[in-house]
Amino acid sequence: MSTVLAGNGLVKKYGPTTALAGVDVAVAERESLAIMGPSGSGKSTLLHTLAGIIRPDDGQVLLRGERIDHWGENRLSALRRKRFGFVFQFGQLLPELPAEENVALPLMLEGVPRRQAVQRARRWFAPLGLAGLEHRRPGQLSGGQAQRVAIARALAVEPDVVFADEPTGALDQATGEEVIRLLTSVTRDQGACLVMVTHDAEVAAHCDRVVQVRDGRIAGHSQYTVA
Ligand SMILES: Nc1ncnc2c1ncn2[C@@H]1O[C@H](COP(=O)(O)OP(=O)(O)OP(=O)(O)O)[C@@H](O)[C@H]1O
Repeated sequence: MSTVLAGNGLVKKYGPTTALAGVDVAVAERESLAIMGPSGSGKSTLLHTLAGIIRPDDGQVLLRGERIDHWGENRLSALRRKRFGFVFQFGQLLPELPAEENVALPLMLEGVPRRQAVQRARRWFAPLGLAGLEHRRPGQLSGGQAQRVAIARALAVEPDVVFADEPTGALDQATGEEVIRLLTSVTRDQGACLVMVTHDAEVAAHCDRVVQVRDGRIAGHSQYTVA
């Protein structure tokens, strides 16, 4: 399996706090990776560093073998828009737009004309169990439906990597289970890999691999390093 995204020797400090103390992690084609660990251990810092949102103080981030951590901000933000998808815990849908336009938005930002973008967006509704909800606004959706629209939006650009930070954190257990099942399967079917932070072991168990972060380091034995 070829490596899509790798972090090698990642270090990130905030003043006296070492959030990442030399992390090696990699995700392969179609693989899903869960990042777990106690509060403050560095999970979000790791996710954001891999996603090109936080710049590491040391170490490298490689996307398909190409180093991206030293790219300029404009180039990084274009990369995030085109090749990465993001699913967060809350509040990522625009309340005034129908679901299909929320999903179409990243495509429109890339210059796809509105009609075409909405047509492409609609393709994600059936696989995510959202058929018939295309015209609803976020306020007219349940929490689980809204989160599935957010997944559709993350996938709309057909990214290489989907990053998810506590994607089921605001959902009850049954709804969260359904959302994580769809997130992992639809992401894999699309050919993308998934990097997810979660504190919920049952959610993490849906991923191919789990790494434990402790004090800014990978603890445990399920990690591997790719040069
Ligand atoms: N912007 C920042 N400025 C200063 N310190 C920060 C900043 N962001 C994170 N930290 C610190 O870095 C460490 C790692 O934080 P991080 O948010 O990555 O942990 P986490 O494992 O995601 O925690 P949680 O599960 O509570 O979200 C913590 O000690 C945190 O206080």
